[in-house]
Amino acid sequence: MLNEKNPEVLIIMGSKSDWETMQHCAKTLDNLGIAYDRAIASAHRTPAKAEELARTAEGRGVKVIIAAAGGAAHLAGVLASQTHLPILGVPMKGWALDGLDSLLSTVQMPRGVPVMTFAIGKAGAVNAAVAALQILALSNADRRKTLIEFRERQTQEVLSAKFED
Ligand SMILES: Nc1c(C(=O)O)ncn1[C@@H]1O[C@H](COP(=O)(O)O)[C@@H](O)[C@H]1O
Repeated sequence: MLNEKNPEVLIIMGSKSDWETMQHCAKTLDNLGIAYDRAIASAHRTPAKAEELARTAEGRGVKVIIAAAGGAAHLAGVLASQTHLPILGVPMKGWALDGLDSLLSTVQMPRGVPVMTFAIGKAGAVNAAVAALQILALSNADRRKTLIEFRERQTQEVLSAKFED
């Protein structure tokens, strides 16, 4: 749920236009019962705000930052340079190269400053939320239960899928 005061996860998007994709991340966090906050900040357009969000996140109790950007997607890497929290990068499909540009500029970090990078677009947005749960589950038994139940539900959904015709 959106919780600006006590978020465990912070979703940072390079632009409001990324929300169309990242709402799927937020919905997944909702379904998993994880409190999150969201913000728009750009390494290019609002570098001071991006830096401030990254620097203050840990002090606010945030444990995982999910960064979404498209095109010259430098946001996740710049955030990673400013915090010790894990950064999960979601490349946006963008407008020109089907998101390959976003993927490469998110994933190709220099050694020592990782960005854990996900699939382009909606699948990556959802998986970043599930990965955030996996990180939280390492130190929390309730989260681990939620994770196992989520995976079990998913398995049952696939096993019980039927064709309409
Ligand atoms: N890649 C970045 C960064 C950044 O990396 O800091 N800031 C904005 N953007 C991206 O530009 C795209 C187009 O943005 P607009 O729709 O606002 O023109 C978005 O996908 C955004 O993430």
